[in-house]
Amino acid sequence: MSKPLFIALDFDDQEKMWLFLNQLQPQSKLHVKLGMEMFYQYGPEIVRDLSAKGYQIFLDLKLHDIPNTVKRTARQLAALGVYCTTVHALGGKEMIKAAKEGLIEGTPEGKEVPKLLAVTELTSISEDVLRDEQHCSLSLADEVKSLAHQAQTAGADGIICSPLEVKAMKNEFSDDFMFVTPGIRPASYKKDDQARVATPSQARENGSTAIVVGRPITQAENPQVAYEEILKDWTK
Ligand SMILES: O=c1ccn([C@@H]2O[C@H](COP(=O)(O)O)[C@@H](O)[C@H]2O)c(=O)[nH]1
Repeated sequence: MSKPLFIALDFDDQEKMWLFLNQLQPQSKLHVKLGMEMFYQYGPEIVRDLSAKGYQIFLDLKLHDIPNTVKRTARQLAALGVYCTTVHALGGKEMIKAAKEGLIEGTPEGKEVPKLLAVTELTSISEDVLRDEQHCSLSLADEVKSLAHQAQTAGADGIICSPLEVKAMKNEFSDDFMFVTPGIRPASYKKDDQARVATPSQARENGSTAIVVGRPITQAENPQVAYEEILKDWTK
């Protein structure tokens, strides 16, 4: 899969989500990210419905629990046939390893095992919050790098971080390790609750494997135009 742009489908009901999707005219298969807001409301059925319509799905549930619980949950998620899914890297290496095992065990024969991505530090976390609330003595860049190495050792296929951290650590990882980056904001767009943001072209230059974009597309006056502009800036 070459350099995907995942649109975050953060809607409060599925009518709004389908209305949004049906008005878009992508030139190729659309990549979408489904998060907790929709999954907790509609469950696996919404994943199956999107899948049946041909969307490539990133199921972003950010699992964070004891290894046994995460493994058993990952087994269930694998059966849904999504492209990738997430855990929190702060859950520890044993938990990440358990998630990977669960995904492998739960994937139906002949199907591809979903990619496992570990969320390092949420893109809404700033350097100040990391220090004052999480009481972490590392810089954000070093903390993200440390969590990325732990995730890789534990068997994750990639991480979630901000595009701002990718450049400094990319050469320490194998070429197929994925750096999936939310916190994407076109230059003229507000940050909202994101603390560490970059434009699509900055993400590309820094080496992101994929970007995740929500509000700058879903809340745009003309989502098709916003999608095309962001895609152009990401892939040019
Ligand atoms: O560190 C993270 C991890 C996940 N996200 C998710 O990405 C989208 C971003 O949406 P925007 O509207 O473009 O801000 C959203 O679904 C988050 O849950 C993240 O932002 N940061």
